[in-house]
Amino acid sequence: MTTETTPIATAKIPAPATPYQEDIARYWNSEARPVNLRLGDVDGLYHHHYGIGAVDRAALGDPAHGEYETRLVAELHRLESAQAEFLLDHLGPIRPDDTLVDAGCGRGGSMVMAHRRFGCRVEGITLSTTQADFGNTRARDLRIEDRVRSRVCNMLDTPFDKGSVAASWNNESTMYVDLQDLFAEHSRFLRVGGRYVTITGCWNPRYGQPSKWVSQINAHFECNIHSRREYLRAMADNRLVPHTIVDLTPETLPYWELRAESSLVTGIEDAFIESYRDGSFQYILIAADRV
Ligand SMILES: C[S@@+](CC[C@H](N)C(=O)[O-])C[C@H]1O[C@@H](n2cnc3c(N)ncnc32)[C@H](O)[C@@H]1O
Ligand SMILES: CC(C)=CCC/C(C)=C/COP(=O)(O)OP(=O)(O)O
Ligand SMILES: [Mg+2]
Repeated sequence: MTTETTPIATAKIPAPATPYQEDIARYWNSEARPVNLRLGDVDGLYHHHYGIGAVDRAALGDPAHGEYETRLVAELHRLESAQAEFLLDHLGPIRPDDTLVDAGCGRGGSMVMAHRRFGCRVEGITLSTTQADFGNTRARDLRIEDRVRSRVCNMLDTPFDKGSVAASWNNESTMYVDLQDLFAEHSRFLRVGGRYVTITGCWNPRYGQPSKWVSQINAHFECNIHSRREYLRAMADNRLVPHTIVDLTPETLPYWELRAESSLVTGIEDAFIESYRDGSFQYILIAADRV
């Protein structure tokens, strides 16, 4: 039941700010990997992030069973949705009249989940017209288009008014931008006392420098993974004070080990598994207060 991406009349689409952003817009405009679409088809929540939590081997049953592959897809999707729920758990109290911002919103799965949980307005931004159209079509199908909206916009230069947003997040989208610029922008539109949350992969300063696995992940996705140290420094410089930091590395390994066994492999699984195991790469959540 993959949603048709009927273009919704968009007023004026701003040009990407740099040639790099043009490349990233092109990348996501043409992305249609089965590992993302087949998982999204399970319940209509389309994610571009990874999963956390233990694999339910009982739910998977016997690998020889004809339904095993379908169950495996559903299990990977369950773990990805659990990741988004965990992020939303850290936004703090949100009221129905609040506005949330999903910076780098992909196809909008997390936005729908946030609206369902809090009843609030959710504004998503992506460089990709295909993704924004997809998210808006899903919102219209769900009859929540007046509360959940995606648009094409640079997350470093958004239209949101100063102090107008109750909480914001980046779910696996910080590796495409300079962190000082990114946190300056979140800090501008967040209200004082608001909350910022990110789930991201970062290289571990304890390892020394980005490992060959981290370089492979960067090349695969055309991104630039930052170090854990860089996150904390850029937050401190931009009035974002960490409230909670969780190392999700042990929680995400089961997802990758299961995905590596599936027919939906994309070729990047070993780089994640090896770098999480050798300690050069970490999967973390940081929740910060805007002070
Ligand atoms: C890996 S996807 C994550 C999508 C979504 N957060 C999720 O969890 O499903 C990365 C997203 O970041 C967006 N992105 C990258 N650079 C951006 C920028 N400068 N401004 C806005 N969006 C950006 C891409 O368009 C894409 O939607
Ligand atoms: C943790 C890190 C470093 C993430 C990089 C950003 C990224 C591409 C996330 C997943 O997107 P996706 O769901 O489209 O990827 P895939 O097709 O591999 O599932
Ligand atoms: Mg994916």
